[in-house]
Amino acid sequence: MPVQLKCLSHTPLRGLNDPGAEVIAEVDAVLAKCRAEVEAYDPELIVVFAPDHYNGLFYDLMPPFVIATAAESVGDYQTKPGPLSVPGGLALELARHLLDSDLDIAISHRLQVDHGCTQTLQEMTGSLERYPVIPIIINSVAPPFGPYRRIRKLGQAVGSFIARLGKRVLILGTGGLSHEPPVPLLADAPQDVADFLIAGRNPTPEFRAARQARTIATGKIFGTPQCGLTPLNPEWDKAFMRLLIEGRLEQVDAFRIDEISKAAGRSTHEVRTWVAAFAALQAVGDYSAREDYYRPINEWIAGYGVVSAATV
Ligand SMILES: O=C(O)CCc1cccc(O)c1O
Ligand SMILES: [Fe+2]
Repeated sequence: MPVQLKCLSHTPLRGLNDPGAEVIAEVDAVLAKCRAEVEAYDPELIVVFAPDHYNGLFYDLMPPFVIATAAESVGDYQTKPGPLSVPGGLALELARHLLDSDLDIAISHRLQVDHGCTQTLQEMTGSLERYPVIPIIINSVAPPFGPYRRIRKLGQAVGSFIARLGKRVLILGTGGLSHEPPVPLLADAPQDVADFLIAGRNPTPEFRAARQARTIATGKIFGTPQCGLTPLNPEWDKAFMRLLIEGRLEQVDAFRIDEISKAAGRSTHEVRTWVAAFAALQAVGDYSAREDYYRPINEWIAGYGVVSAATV
């Protein structure tokens, strides 16, 4: 039973602060093709590795990894609100398998997920409930982060579980590539910002709108001298995609968190979801992979990439 994988950037600015029409058309076409491939594959299960952006997870209790037995979309930006179709019993079995594999994963029986999970799920399946899906959140936005070798181990353990299922499983990774949107840091934050980062769950609609307006405003100047955030880094992105496509996953063990933040932007660590996804696929079996698309898109604050793979 071949297992399939898709890893792609997400960006809530898609549709809110768009680049030119040709670029939109290119991305629409790539996503439509991926969506059709998923439809044809008809997965019996999706495992999605995703980050969170202070919508479901906060510093009052910030886990490195979480697996959800039930999840609900907060509906931030233009994503749909409401429940995901999480097979709770199977998710719990996977959690047990991970614990048995020496991985201390947190479990949520009621997880709130944001665009970091739902945008890609919607783009690849058309909805939040089309297929059974197990969300695994990897902390990629709220430092400190564990090393990349740990992410590879998590992925490998998820992959050994998937291999045993013998089902049509689609593995998704969502986020990256190089980018630095205006996400606040707890270190040196003023008290009101710190309060949000520590316990900002279920914000008022006004608070959420102000936050999203800030992201859109940054999108309008991102990549210009007016913007102090780390610019996109296409060279870093291309080297990273090549590493995954060529199956050189052990090389991520040498990744240095601070170096990546500096070279490619603080939110580049969302590629942790890609590392976990590819490590899971590789644990199922040898794979072949292809680059579907890459373009640095300042309007979206994203080194925007799409990669597909499947076991051979
Ligand atoms: O709202 C936020 O906290 C960040 C939004 C955001 C913007 C650009 C690229 C992303 O990957 C992303 O997540
Ligand atoms: Fe993100």
